[in-house]
Amino acid sequence: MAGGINRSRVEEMASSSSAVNGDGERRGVSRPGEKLQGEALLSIRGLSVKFPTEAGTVHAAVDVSLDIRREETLALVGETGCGKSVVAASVLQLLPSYAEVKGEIFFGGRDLLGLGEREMARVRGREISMIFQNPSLSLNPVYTIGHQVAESALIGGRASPAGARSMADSILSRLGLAGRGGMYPFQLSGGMNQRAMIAAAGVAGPRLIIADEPTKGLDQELVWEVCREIDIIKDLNRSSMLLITHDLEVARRTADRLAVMYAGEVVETGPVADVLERPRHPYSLALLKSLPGQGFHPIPGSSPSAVRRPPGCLFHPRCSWAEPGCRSGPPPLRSDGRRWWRCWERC
Ligand SMILES: Nc1ncnc2c1ncn2[C@@H]1O[C@H](COP(=O)(O)OP(=O)(O)OP(=O)(O)O)[C@@H](O)[C@H]1O
Ligand code: NI
Repeated sequence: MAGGINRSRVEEMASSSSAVNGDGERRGVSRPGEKLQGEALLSIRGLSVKFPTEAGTVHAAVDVSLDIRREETLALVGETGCGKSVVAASVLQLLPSYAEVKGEIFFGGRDLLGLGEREMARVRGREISMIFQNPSLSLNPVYTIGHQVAESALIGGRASPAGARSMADSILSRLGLAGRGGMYPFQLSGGMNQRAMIAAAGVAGPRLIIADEPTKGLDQELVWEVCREIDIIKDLNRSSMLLITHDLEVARRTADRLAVMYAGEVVETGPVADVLERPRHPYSLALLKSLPGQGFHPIPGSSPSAVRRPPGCLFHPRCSWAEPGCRSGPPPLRSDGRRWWRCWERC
């Protein structure tokens, strides 16, 4: 078994008997100009994902580099199709077999892209868990929620069946579902099922939680409820989180740092308040201005095709600061010490 799993507080609460493991993380290699404060739990370096299709090669992720430190939440934002889910699927090796993947994804010192399916199966659920958008797709209608959360604890591999049941009870009550473990999904409200799914993602003490659009399509009230619930399991386990969202307000309230993707590339990354208050990249600024609360100025034009990409800066056809030089080649990486962005001109 790979080392480095921290004993979770959920497990402590349920007084299971497993041993505390050591901690074998390596310091992430920082991007030029990017200062890493604290160690990275996850370091993605130069990730590129291509899909050969009949229409041509889809460039879904292009030279993506990101770090997530311990206990940190990184929000990944950007328009539909920009590559957010492909990055998440790369971390868990859930891409289809025909995907062409290059780069490195260091997690606790190991390059996940070098792991075989058996090793990866041990990472999924146990060290990295995933929260999806729709509980009805993640929960099985024929089992009680208590059973399903306990199953997730067993997949975690650090509990006996009795221990798993008590871990499930404890996390369900922490999420306001005390005494409901014996109920089936159809007996519970949508919000309660969402909580059961979040409990299942948190019960095995993951070091990293990946949440892909967990609040998409929910009423505003439920959005904040889900954010609070995710925070509860994150705090219980002292996990890090990769949060994929369209909702910049969810990112502002939940994340420590923000990465903005455009057409497969990360164009800006930095502390969430800095990026949202003083965006450096013209696309980050345009994205903010397109929000209803910020004047609702839609970004002119549309994202480039993932197959036929424009020369130079990918955003130049839609950028109000674009100059002829922006077509000349990929923009340089700029940094002010706290964050970095890719742009020819604007600072
Ligand atoms: N299996 C696949 N085969 C071919 N192309 C794919 C495949 N999966 C994703 N893509 C393409 O890769 C690009 C990135 O897709 P991805 O799902 O990561 O976007 P996203 O940012 O998560 O979008 P959304 O916000 O709509 O979920 C898109 O152009 C998409 O069409
Ligand atoms: Ni997606």
